[in-house]
Amino acid sequence: MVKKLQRKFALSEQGAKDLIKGILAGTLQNIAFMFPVGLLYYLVGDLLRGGVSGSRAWFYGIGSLLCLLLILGITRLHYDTTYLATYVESGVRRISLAEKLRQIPLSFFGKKDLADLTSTIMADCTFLETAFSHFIPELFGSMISTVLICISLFFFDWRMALAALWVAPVSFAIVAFSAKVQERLSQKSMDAKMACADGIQECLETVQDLKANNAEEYYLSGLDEKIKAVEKRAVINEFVTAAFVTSAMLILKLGIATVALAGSALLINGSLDVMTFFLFLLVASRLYDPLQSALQNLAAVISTRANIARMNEILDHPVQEGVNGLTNDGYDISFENVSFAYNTGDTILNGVSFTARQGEVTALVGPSGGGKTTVSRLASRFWDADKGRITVGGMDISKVEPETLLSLFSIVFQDVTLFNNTIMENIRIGKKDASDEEVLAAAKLANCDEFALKLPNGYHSDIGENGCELSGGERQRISIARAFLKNAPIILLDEATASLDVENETSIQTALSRLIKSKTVLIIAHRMRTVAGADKIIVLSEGRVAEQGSPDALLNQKGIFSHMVKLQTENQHWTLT
Ligand SMILES: Nc1ncnc2c1ncn2[C@@H]1O[C@H](COP(=O)(O)OP(=O)(O)OP(=O)(O)O)[C@@H](O)[C@H]1O
Repeated sequence: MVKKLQRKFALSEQGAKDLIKGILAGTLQNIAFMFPVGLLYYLVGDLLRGGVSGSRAWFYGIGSLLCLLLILGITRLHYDTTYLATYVESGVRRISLAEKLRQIPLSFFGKKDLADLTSTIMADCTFLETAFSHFIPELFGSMISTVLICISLFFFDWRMALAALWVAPVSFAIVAFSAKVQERLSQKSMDAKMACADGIQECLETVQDLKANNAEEYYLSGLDEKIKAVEKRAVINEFVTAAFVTSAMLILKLGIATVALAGSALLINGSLDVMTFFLFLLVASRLYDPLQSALQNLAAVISTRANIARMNEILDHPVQEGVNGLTNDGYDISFENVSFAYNTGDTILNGVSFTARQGEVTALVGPSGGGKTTVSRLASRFWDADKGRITVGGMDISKVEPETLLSLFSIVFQDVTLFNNTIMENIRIGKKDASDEEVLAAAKLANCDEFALKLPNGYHSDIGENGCELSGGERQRISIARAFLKNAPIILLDEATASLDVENETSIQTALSRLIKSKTVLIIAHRMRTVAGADKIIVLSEGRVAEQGSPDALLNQKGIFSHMVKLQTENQHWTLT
């Protein structure tokens, strides 16, 4: 039962147990509200028989007090088991999602867009928070209490119980039927919302290019369509929900009418006493209220399925597993007949084999799209190879837990990601427990002093969202400083010095040469000047190793590498006429 609920509602084990408690507390609360009705029934009976004696007055007084205490106690229990437990569960859900996302391979993020994931973590969690604190326990609690109360009514008079009860299965049938329709509608509504959120995010991210290409108006009209589609879906959803809920509620209300009609008829022909009739009228006036308010939130309850399905997709995704211990002997990186395709299915690497030795600089060069960045992603296990084997010091990296493996790597990416924080803290990402002195030393080696010291607060200056207040070269120098700070035995440099001017590049190359001593270095570069000092060149073309060897040997081969060198040397003499 707990396991089923966990799966059905994307809950933790404790969350599923708390949901059961919440439903039971809701049921008890609805039943507790029936006790005053019982007291009233006996009180009216006494009054009809001639009045309330002293001892009966005590009975009603103490009975009322007990009812009050019972209702207060159960309401408190209901509060704790639904509201408090739900918010605790919500925290657990968000943390487990974040934890899972940390372990999921990057291939998953290629399939999903960012707006979708953000919406799952933020909006879906918030929505489920409200659903589990308000709607779901209330709906199930109302259903169970209504059925229990109805069953007990049979002991008083089965005919009257039937008159009160018939509405319940009919309303539930409408609810069950509407669930299927509404599920489809809420999925469509969710798709429209995702497309719209995606469009807005894309618009904000590309506003500079849209302006530069005078494409704002064209783009915004497309976005307009997406916003209108969300509006249209919302209206259809509301309309269909209202149709079902109003029908179910109308039928529930009919219960009071049939109790009154059947009771009057039975009273007239003498087969029902006034007190039983009175009891049924009292109960009918109270019986349907909880169910009615729960039905009003029916759409929300039903649409939780779509949110839960999205959440389960993340929670069920296989993670990259591996051992935590490292068994490598040295830090040579070897690709052995490696093939790989991204989610799109096109073969990107095809039987790639080479070794990047420790203490050497291995440069990956080749035409754009040849697979250089992909090789570096596979070497650091951001993705897993489809075929073949990649080893570090003889250790198969597919058997090593990704975070443990990454402790061996310092990586400088082509696209630097910076955080909305100070320069100091952005560099400290390389080694979280580094002292200020260590950070400053790494920054100096990466030539960060040159721009950081000019800022009003030096290294303690904030750099804005993703370092928007810095130039491309400055951003890259921060990234290089991180690598200096981490000082790992394997260095991956993906176009590391591409955004630097010649003067800066030369000084960073000097610093890098200090960093990379006796390490395994894999450099991806387009500029032949950057790879001139490499020990070994791997030329990747169309996903295959086209050439490999020392720069001099490849120059003599007169193949792709020598052609690239020739082209770039010629380019240096270009002039604009
Ligand atoms: N995340 C991804 N999903 C699908 N295809 C991708 C992804 N990343 C890269 N590709 C494709 O893989 C191929 C190789 O890309 P890769 O970035 O490895 O080449 P590269 O040699 O580094 O190119 P460049 O020199 O232009 O940076 C390209 O065709 C690219 O479109």
